[in-house]
Amino acid sequence: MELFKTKSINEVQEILRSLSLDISLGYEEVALVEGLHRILCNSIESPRDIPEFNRSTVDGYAVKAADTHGANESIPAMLKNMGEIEMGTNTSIEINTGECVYVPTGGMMPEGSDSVVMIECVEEMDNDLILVHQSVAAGENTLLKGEDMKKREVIFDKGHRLRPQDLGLLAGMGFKSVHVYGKLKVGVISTGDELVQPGDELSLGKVIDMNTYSISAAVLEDGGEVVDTAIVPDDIEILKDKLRIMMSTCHLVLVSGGSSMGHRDVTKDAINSIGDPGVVVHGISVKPGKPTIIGKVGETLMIGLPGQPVSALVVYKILINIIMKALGGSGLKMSTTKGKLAVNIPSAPGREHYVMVRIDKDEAENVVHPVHGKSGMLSMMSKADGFVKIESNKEGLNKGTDVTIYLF
Ligand SMILES: Nc1nc2c(c(=O)[nH]1)N[C@H]1C(S)=C(S)[C@@H](COP(=O)(O)OP(=O)(O)OC[C@H]3O[C@@H](n4cnc5c(N)ncnc54)[C@H](O)[C@@H]3O)O[C@H]1N2
Ligand code: MOO
Repeated sequence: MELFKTKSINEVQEILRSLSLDISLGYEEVALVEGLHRILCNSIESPRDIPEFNRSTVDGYAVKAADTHGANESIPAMLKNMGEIEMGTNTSIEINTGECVYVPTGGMMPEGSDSVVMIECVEEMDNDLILVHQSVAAGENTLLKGEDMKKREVIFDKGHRLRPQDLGLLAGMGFKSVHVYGKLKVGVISTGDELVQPGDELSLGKVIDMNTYSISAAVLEDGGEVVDTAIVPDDIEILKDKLRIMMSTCHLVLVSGGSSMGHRDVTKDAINSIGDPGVVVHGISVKPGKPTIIGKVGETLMIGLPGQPVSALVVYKILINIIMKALGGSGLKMSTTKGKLAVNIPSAPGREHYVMVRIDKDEAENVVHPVHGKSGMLSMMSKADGFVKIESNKEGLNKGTDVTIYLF
């Protein structure tokens, strides 16, 4: 009897790292917005101070803070108005003790000033005099030269995955393009005699393909490119042909279904028969997802995801992070949040267990409820906000435990 020789996640990490050594994503230069979700292939330092000049963060009067000390509603400080700073222009105005200058939000602070009093805290008199009704501290209501970014400061390390805020910051530094790794090119195959496409005639016994859609969308979300998709019957020859075709254009082929031990589960044999090294792992110690296959043919990684739609997507999320790290990125960290378990969650030791959860917001904290269901019920993931990991040596988690929720 053939049994899965399951590998732990740590072992899988090592194996994927060594399998990925000779896989190169290449490099390319892309326009800034095209850089969204892409991975930097070099570190980036700021070519300039940001901001490049001291700026006001409010509409008001630039002053010397010391001139306002002790000022209040009943005893205002009296300052001489020396004029107005125009937005977007360099100013030559300089203030001395007892003087102030009007400055708009974002405008350049005049030489000699160190803070700004908000317009609503002053009274503008007719004769160029300003009564200041509130004291300010040095630096108050200002953004000083280099306070956001210092010239030559390393802002992003090689391997960083670019987010909208990063692209805005790069634009602010004057960059029009970025150098990134090439996209991970992925082929997505769903196997099963029972599968039909959405919209096709559905006779009893047939099932509509979900995995092509959930997995392809996840690849796009992670910044990869879905080069090809296919539904393939449980036929080893047809699957081998499709794998060979995808090998020529893809760094990674994800095959869902046919990963188990059934008579028509042919993914492992198909991968093994088209080239070396073939399948290296069959079975990982996770729940759901035990029958996962990891292999490689030529320079293409081949992953056999379990067919159950929840298992396929959970295993994808776990493995893609490891694969991206192995290929030079910093990994695709899932967003997390903290919460307290509302009930006990049992678990069988021996496998890392991913439990779908929903978060209820209490006044004080996140209250975390498991979403019950089976790995063939994808609605379980749609109803969930994320999953909680239970380590393989634990028999479960007790009600009240503080947990990390991996959001999706
Ligand atoms: N004797 C054993 N049987 C099974 C074991 C085992 O250890 N011993 N493991 C079970 C576990 S756990 C899983 S997970 C599944 C994995 O099965 P396969 O990867 O071989 O997948 P299939 O048998 O092809 O399909 C399973 C299930 O999922 C549905 N499916 C498949 N592809 C899709 C798709 N693209 N869209 C929607 N639904 C899909 C399929 O119709 C089946 O219902 O094996 C257990 N069995
Ligand atoms: O492990 Mo299967 O992937 O539970 O349903």
